[in-house]
Amino acid sequence: MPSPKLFIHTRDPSLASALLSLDSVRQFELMISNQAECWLEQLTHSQCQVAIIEVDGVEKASFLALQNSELLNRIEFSFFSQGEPDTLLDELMHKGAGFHYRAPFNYSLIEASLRESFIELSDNKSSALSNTSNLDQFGQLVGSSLAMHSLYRTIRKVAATKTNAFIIGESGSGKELVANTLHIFSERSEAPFVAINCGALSPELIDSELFGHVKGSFTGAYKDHEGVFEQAEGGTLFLDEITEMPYEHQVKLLRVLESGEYKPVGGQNVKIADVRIIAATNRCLSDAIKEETFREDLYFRLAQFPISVPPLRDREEDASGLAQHFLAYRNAQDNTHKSLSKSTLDKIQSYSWPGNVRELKHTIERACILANDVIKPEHLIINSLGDDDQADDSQKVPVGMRLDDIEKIAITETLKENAGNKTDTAQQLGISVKTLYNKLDKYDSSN
Ligand SMILES: Nc1ncnc2c1ncn2[C@@H]1O[C@H](COP(=O)(O)OP(=O)(O)OP(=O)(O)O)[C@@H](O)[C@H]1O
Repeated sequence: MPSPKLFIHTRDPSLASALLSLDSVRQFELMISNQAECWLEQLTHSQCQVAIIEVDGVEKASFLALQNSELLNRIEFSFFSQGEPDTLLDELMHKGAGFHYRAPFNYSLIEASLRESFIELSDNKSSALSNTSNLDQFGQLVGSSLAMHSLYRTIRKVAATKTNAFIIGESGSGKELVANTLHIFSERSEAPFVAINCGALSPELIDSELFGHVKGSFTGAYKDHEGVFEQAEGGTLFLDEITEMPYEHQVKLLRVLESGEYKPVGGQNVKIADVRIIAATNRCLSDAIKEETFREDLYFRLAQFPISVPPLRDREEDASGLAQHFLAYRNAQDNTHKSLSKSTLDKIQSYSWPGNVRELKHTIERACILANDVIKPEHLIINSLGDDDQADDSQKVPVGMRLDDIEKIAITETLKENAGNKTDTAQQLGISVKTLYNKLDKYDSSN
């Protein structure tokens, strides 16, 4: 990122050398002019954001020209004078041109003020990458860290086999994308990839959802229904949140995995399943097995190849890279040019992201709603960043924010508070688990 630029126009050598000895001045990329007549022209063609002008000796005409110039909007001026009244200069000051220092000059104040400008300009500087993503990609996964590259290699190896796979990782870390990528790289890629959330299945309909039903087999079965095993025929069936499947149904699933056979509800004919199963959970498996919410025999049948998805905090620079990635896509979609300030990127990189990539993605989407141009740290609505703790309610929910954006914030924040537990989240929010899944699916598929 190029350094902010400072234009200096002085004729007094002692003022020039005093200014050039300031640390804050030397931080800038400097452009020095000592030609009385054409300094304004030079400034106009420079890319400087800050200008120091010694007033004495400056032509009145150039101050007049400056009055109506767009330079007043884009440059912060510091005028240095001997203190003689100057109406043209006063007018410039009334227009908000910047600072007017009168002799004798207090250089430590000038130093502090220029340092502040430098920091602000460095921070506000639009990232050159606002419309591009520089992360590597594998299938549906994005990330350049060593941890992600090791995951890519594992996926490639497992994809080439016929084994079932079990994906373990925190909520929002990308388990469904891993499953989908496994499918894309497998020989089944031409056949369907079907994903279901076991936690969202109602216990009464679970058999029908998995194995299908025939017309008239129960009240409400008005027509034949294909279960997910049939829908995924020849392809891949992704059973997300497998540990949330009711215990008694897990044994039925185990039987299908062992024999490859299943029968639709109310049907007579046995069907043979030709699907690869990929299961996933964000729960601690040994706890789930110990608490008898998940069958150990089912685990061994599914986990022919366990795959761990690293949490975002273990992916080096991927957090800030993904932030740029999501922003670039958002910019392309909305035809905008928003960017992330350096301090925002630093905050993103130093935060631990307990809700992982999903949390980061939603945080960037919300920041895009809140920021007009440069996304600053205060646009990141993340409680743990500290800043937000001090924010009052009106700052958290800006006036005019769309209701569905507010709903999205409520859902993602509550999910985070509950460490990804969807049952507790739905209960707290007063909605059904199924509604929660539907809403999360909608958010995940946007952008
Ligand atoms: N590496 C990644 N690159 C790009 N997007 C990602 C990545 N990982 C996750 N995402 C995005 O984050 C969101 C959550 O991903 P996903 O649903 O795969 O997570 P999950 O681990 O399956 O979540 P859950 O445990 O809640 O089921 C999605 O919008 C997904 O597109």
